[in-house]
Amino acid sequence: QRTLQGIDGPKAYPIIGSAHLLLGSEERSFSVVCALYSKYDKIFQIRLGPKNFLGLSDPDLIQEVLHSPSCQNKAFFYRFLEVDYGLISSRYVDWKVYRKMLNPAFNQRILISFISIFSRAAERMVKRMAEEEKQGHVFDLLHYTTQSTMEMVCASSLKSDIMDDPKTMGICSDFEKITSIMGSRVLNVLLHSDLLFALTPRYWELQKLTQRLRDTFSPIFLKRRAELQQQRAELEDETDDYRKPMVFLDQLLNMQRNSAELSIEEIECHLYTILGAGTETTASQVAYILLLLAMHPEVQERVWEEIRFVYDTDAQEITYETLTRQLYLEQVIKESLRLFPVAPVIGRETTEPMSLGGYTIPAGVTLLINIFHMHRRKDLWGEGADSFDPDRFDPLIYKSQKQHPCSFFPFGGGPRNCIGYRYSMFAMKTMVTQVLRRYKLSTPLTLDSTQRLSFAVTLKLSVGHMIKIEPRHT
Ligand code: HEM
Repeated sequence: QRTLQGIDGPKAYPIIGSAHLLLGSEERSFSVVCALYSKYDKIFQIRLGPKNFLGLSDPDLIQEVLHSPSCQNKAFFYRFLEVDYGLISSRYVDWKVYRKMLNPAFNQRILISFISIFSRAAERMVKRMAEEEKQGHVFDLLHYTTQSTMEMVCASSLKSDIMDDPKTMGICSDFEKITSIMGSRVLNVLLHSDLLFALTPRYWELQKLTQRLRDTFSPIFLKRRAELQQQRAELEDETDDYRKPMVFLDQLLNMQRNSAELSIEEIECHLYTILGAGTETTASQVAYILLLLAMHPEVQERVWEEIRFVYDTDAQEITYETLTRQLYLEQVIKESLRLFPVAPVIGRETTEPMSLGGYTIPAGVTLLINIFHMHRRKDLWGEGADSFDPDRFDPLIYKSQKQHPCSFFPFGGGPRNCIGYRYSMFAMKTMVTQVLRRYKLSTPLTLDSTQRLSFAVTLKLSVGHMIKIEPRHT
């Protein structure tokens, strides 16, 4: 067995290691990181300040890491998200308890009950876009998809009629700023130190925003807890209507651990995690999907034909049954997730020494997995890896090619995969369907012009998701 010292990597200098490579814009840092994954076969080592990182670019090694009990703790930078007890960043021992408790909150029946919320929020988004249609100019979609997924996730997490409360919805947009500040710490080695970060204006901005969020949401939690307690005291049976959304807050308030209710702090942590993990990811992914459709009119036409086939009229309600019949749209979404996985880099930390690819890796090493890089590798996806071809995901073709599980894993893998995977698939299908029912999309951008990407927790497109819409006449 070889040791860590034997693993190749870029030259490291005293104190800074290779941190100089990541100086400059976030865009530049992301392209440097991706170039390292292309340069080194299977595994490489990089030291940034005092921290040692291992980059993995081999599908078998990644598969091993995602499933090994020796590395189920998250990398140190997840702590920047400041939700220590939420699923995303909690320690493996705590996570096991939380995930078991929360899995039922994402079961099929509950997700189906959310479809009416998704549909309503998407319809509101389409109406807001009408202004852009009138102007007839090119605009950035992300602004619209972000507000819409905020509405969806807030309505399915807190209370289903929250969209009618402009004050609460206003505060939801603070979330965008919060995640952007947290994300900016990841690639900036200097800001890894809590002490240095606390000296920056961003830290104070973050404190202000999180306090405002708490001040708005805490009364909702407390009020709802009192209501549920009262209902239980009155032994009032909830109507068992499967169409009634069962919001996450109610489920968390009803959960028991060792026969005790969860504390308000724990509930807050779980809800903020769901809000944080669910909004920006889904919003950016839908923006990428719609942009790709705008770039590829023939694919857009096929999605539109499928909509016409599945829905008898323009006004027909979107339901679980209609969404599951939109199979080509599902291929389009998967291909968009392949080219632009919005959670492009994930990290784990070894909790005990482990053997990996013929090396002995000590405890406490950060392992970096670059999903974006794996999704674009030519040896896994062929010479056309960078092109948009939803037919790759035609179930017959995909199955026959026997793709490695780690050649396509936009929702992560192993036990700590994305709990919101099916939630987001329903939400994304609903949003794309509502937009295409009403508008035809075009864009001045081409796939070549989308190479300038960066990473601040989610994958950012420097040129923006610029599209133009015109009404679709049926
Ligand atoms: C396109 C949309 C989405 C993508 C691409 C995505 C991607 C991911 C990925 C890659 C992970 C694994 C992170 C890691 O290994 O460190 C993850 C975890 C997670 N995601 Fe998502 N996600 C999406 C939407 C959502 C939604 C809508 C929700 C909630 C409503 C959600 C909640 C979570 C949570 C709670 C975790 C942590 C799971 C755990 O550790 O048990 N995600 N997501």
